[in-house]
Amino acid sequence: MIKLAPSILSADFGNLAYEIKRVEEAGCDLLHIDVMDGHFVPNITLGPPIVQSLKGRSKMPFDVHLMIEDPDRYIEDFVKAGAAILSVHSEACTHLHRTIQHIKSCGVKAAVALNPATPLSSIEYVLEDLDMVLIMTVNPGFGGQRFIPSMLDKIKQLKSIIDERKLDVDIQVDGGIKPDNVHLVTAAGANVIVAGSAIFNSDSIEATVKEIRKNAG
Ligand SMILES: O=C(CO)[C@H](O)[C@H](O)COP(=O)(O)O
Ligand SMILES: [Fe+2]
Repeated sequence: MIKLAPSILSADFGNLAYEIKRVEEAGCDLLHIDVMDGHFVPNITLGPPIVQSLKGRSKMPFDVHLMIEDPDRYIEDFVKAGAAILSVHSEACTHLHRTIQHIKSCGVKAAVALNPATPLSSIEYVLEDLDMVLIMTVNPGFGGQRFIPSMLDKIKQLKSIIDERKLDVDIQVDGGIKPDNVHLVTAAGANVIVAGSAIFNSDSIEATVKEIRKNAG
C-alpha cells in the first residue's frame, strides 16, 4: 500500500489550516511537515508552536521531518505538539542509536533521513529499530527542486536489505516527486511518497493526488 504525504513546504503558510483541509479531502494519508533551522539546511521554516496549532485540525498523522542540528533537544516538544512520526537526519545526530531510542521512548514512530550523499551503511546498524527510512531525493532545504535519479539505486538497495532481514520498515522518498516520476520510486521499493510543489502548486489538488496514486501503481 502506497501512502501519500503532501509536504506543506509549498503550501500557503498564511492559510495552513485551509491547505491541510484541501489535501485531507483529496485523500492524502500523512501530513509531511518540514522543520528547518537555518543551520543544518540554509532555510528556516517553522517550530513546535505552529505544529501544535495545527493539531486537531486534521485526521492525518503528522510526519515531522526535522532538518535541524542536534534534534534531541526538540524531540519532546514536537511530540507534545502532535508529531506521530519523527524523522531525524543521520548527519545531524552524534549518537544516532541513542536519538532513535529517545524518539521511541516518547511513544511515536522513529525514522532516519539520509541526504543524497550519505550512504546506507550509516543506518544499517539501526535498521531493526526503525519504523521508516527517508531517502532524500534532493538535497534538503527547499521545495521545488529536481529529483536526483541516482537515488533510485539507493532505494533498491535499501529495499533488498529490508526484505533480506524480513523487517517491517517503510521507505519514504522526499524531493522532486511528481506524477511523471513516481512510478520509478515505487518500482524501486518506496512506499511512502512525499510531494510538495507537485501537489500544492497544481491547478487541481484532487486531480494531482489521483494521478500520483494511479501512476504509483
Ligand atoms: O524535505 C523537503 C525539502 O528539504 C521537502 O519535503 C521536499 O522538498 C518536498 O518538496 P518538493 O516535492 O517540492 O520537492
Ligand atoms: Fe521533507
